[in-house]
Amino acid sequence: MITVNNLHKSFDGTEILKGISTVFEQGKTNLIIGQSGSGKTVFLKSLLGLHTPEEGTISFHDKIYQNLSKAEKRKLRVQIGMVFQGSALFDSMTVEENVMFPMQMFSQKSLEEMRERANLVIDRVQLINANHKFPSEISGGMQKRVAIARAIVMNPKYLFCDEPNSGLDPKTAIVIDNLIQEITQEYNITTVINSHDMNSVMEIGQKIVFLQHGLKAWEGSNKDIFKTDNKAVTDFVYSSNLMKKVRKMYISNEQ
Ligand SMILES: Nc1ncnc2c1ncn2[C@@H]1O[C@H](COP(=O)(O)OP(=O)(O)OP(=O)(O)O)[C@@H](O)[C@H]1O
Repeated sequence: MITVNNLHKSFDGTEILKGISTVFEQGKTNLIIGQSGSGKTVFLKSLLGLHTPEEGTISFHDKIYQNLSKAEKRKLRVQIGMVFQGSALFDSMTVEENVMFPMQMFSQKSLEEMRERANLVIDRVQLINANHKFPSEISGGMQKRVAIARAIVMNPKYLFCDEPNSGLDPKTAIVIDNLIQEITQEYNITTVINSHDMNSVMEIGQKIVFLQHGLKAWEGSNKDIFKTDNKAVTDFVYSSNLMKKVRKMYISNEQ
């Protein structure tokens, strides 16, 4: 679980995050959504410790990040997996080498143990016959699977995903979403996903935090989002005619 309390972050005197409080629950896919410029990336980077907030706290299982020693922060860092936008694989490394990389950096395992663990997670994300291929030799969807395998290879407690669907076709995007949700539940991870994708919101948004102008304007689940009359949310999520129809159908089915 990650608890955020009254988070403020400014750049050059301009306040970007204006006092955000929320809880990201363990074993759930937590989504951060909002219009471009609403502060999603700054928020995610603050959770990752890449930005230092001026005010407020971020707690990982009740331990306030700002109060941790350097050694404790390093330990926590190893418990965090990250899936970057565009996968961010090492082009000169094979799939297996990419997945082994975090263990080479942060573990004392032997080469054999690392290879065994890498292959376990490669199998888990259903990457077939790809171990010795380079990122340029596999599809975008497979690259995402490699990125997910690399993010979970250290058995993280927390998983952060920045736009995990960007650049994928709608069908592959859903497969990747479902994979992230399955892994989150299976390993009881606290997963936080920065997303633009309305399909993801509807499919895997077990907890959704909607940001607007650096404030939390709404939070709830993918079921609640159909019913809310919060204008900021409905303007954003139901901006297209298709989404308006989906909402209407959902509400009429519920009645
Ligand atoms: N390092 C920085 N220095 C100064 N301003 C920044 C910095 N990072 C972000 N900002 C500003 O913070 C605001 C929010 O940016 P952020 O990238 O968090 O938006 P976002 O919601 O992730 O948008 P998008 O969906 O387009 O990625 C923007 O006005 C941006 O210019």
